[in-house]
Amino acid sequence: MSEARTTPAPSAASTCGKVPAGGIVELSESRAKIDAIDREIVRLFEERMRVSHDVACYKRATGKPVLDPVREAQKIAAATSLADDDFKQFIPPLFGLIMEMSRTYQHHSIDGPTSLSDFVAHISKGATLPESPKVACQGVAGAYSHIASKTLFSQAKIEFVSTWPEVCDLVEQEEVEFGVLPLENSTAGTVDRVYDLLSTRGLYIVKAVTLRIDHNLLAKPGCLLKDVREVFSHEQALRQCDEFISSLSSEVHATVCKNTALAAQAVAASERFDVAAISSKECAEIYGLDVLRESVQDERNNFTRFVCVSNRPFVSSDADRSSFLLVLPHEPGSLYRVLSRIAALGVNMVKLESRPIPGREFEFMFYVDVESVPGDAAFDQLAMQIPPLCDRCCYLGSYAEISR
Ligand SMILES: C=C(O[C@@H]1C=C(C(=O)O)C=C[C@H]1O)C(=O)O
Repeated sequence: MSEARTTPAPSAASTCGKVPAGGIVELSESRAKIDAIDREIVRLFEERMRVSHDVACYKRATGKPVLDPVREAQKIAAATSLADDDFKQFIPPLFGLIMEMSRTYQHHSIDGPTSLSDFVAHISKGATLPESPKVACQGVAGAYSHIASKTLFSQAKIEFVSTWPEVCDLVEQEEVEFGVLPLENSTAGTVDRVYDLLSTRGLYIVKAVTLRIDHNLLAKPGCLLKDVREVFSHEQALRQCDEFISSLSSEVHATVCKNTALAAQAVAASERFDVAAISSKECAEIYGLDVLRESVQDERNNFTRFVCVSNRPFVSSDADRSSFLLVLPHEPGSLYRVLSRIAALGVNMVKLESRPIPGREFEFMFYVDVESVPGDAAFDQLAMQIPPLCDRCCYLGSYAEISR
């Protein structure tokens, strides 16, 4: 090491790590060494992957499975024992990743593209959604799902049904082109039942809209706030207005209705003058009610995200987000492996939520949204790389998100 390329070592008092005996090495010099080492790593990695391909051919010919956990455990132990004590801890994750990539490569050679990558390759892209489709939504006129449907399609022909499964039935039977369902609320969280419906019915999200939910207390003209003794609404809306309801008289009773619009309808139809509904302003107009108090939800910023679903994937030209439901093997590192692939492809993840798998103790499924869509090179890689890492990989569609 020449004098010219080294900087004198700072005094012991100002250093925090071990300084090389010859003084601090110039950054450019270290980086040149790292570059040379990395070239070797890439060459050896490629060589290893080619041998792995030979193993895949052998396995295909003999019907052996790709994964050999005993061999992998032996490899990790052997490689760890080769390393200096300082570096032993890094060997298992490093070789875990190398062998996992080796398996992914073997799967490509044996199985060809995953069914997901094959599937997304055939989705038609660049399409625009029709302007006046038939749309199914749960509730009655004025319900938030209705407002969401009108926001998504200005001239939609709306078909009202009473439950979310009925929305899906109509979409499946092609009675309507689209269905509108609530997927998550900023205070109450994700609506698991809707995710279940999407994945079991084979429906795809084709567009999404986030609405600010402003709850209002509605009553018949002439009714005063101090007279209210019973408040009708959907259970989630009642929960979101809990503090407000408690601030009314202690005699006020909350009554659960199927949805907020039905609550307004019930108040309008009632003979009583001591009942009120928590509902949208649209409902005040539709059912001839007065707004006794505006914005009565406890949380000022209350948003619900609605999705528009179809029985076939439909990737519009402005689509920028894709959703998945993943069930991963119940073993260390399974989520990490998925996340590391997403990160390595430079894809931004915009949602990651876990939820227990019903009937399987402490096992979880994951809702994952990414900012990538079919046709992006990174998405096509994800479609190839993610399914082999999962027990179940359910693609829920790619779409544009609008907000109002
Ligand atoms: C390459 C093989 O296939 C898989 C990958 C391994 C690796 O990359 O070292 C080890 C075991 C298998 O899970 C093999 O069976 O040797």
